[in-house]
Amino acid sequence: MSPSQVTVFCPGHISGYFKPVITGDPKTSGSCGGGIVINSGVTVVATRAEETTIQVLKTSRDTSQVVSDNSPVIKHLMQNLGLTASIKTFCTLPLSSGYGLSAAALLATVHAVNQLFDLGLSPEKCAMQAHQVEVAFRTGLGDVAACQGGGWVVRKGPGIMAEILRYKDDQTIHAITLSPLKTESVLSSPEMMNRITDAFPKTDPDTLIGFFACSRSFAEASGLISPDIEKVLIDCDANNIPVSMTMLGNGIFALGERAKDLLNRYGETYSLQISHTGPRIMEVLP
Ligand SMILES: Nc1ncnc2c1ncn2[C@@H]1O[C@H](COP(=O)(O)OP(=O)(O)OP(=O)(O)O)[C@@H](O)[C@H]1O
Ligand SMILES: CC(C)(CO)[C@@H](O)C(=O)[O-]
Repeated sequence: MSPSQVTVFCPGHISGYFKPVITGDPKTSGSCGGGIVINSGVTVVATRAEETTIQVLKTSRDTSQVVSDNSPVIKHLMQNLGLTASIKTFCTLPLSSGYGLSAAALLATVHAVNQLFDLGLSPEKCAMQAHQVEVAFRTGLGDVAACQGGGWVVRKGPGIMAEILRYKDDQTIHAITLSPLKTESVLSSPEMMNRITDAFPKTDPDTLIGFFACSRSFAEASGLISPDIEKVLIDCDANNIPVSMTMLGNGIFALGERAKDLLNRYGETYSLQISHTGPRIMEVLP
């Protein structure tokens, strides 16, 4: 019997450095770069319905509040797939803050409706559907590719079929957000894209500390660091805490337990683990 409701979780992604690769075709466009797939992301509950309805919910202290009753990217995805369903997305991290939540919401939705309607799409086909919409709407470039699996990652090429190196690590990452930053506003500026491309590191990291160093050099050269971010970076430097700016959000991510108390002085701090997996089916109701 076909299910009536499917729940899927997809991890989010903090991008540390990236280089846009735009080919004119969303399938082959995307970015190279490095980032961390995190254990907090988006849970999607997809239920059979005659019409598509979307609710974006933010959860804090066990209660969820609707923050929007639309998500243009999910609406577009459902149209591309030719399906209707009720889609509810739940997240605890803040939106528009460089946690790759649009990608997580898209990827979780495709996996949920794939199961709900027994579409038989492979994980790669699911990722391709999500990636195409994400890139076309400029809500992200490399996040869907990263979120297909776990680890801190180095994406060697653009798109979801490119080689992706995934490294396990159990150290805690701490992150704060100072204010929202719409990904699309940066990705749609040719001037910013040129500067970002020039800032891309010459070599790939193979340790987590190396990844933080690449991310930090990139952030400095990209011109994206605001004075309020700079202040926190300098404070972390003074305490020998590896740190950089969340791409693309007006936030900071730092490595290790000592970062927590320091970041707490600047805002609400999220303690994150490096995810071991990509999207996971959590519940299927008959
Ligand atoms: N949790 C979510 N559920 C459904 N749609 C979302 C969610 N997060 C983002 N979106 C969609 O993505 C669009 C772009 O959002 P935004 O650029 O703020 O994405 P983001 O992924 O939160 O940011 P970032 O990529 O910097 O983490 C939003 O207008 C919304 O349509
Ligand atoms: C463009 C981006 C920084 C937005 O989060 C990310 O998608 C990436 O690394 O390509």
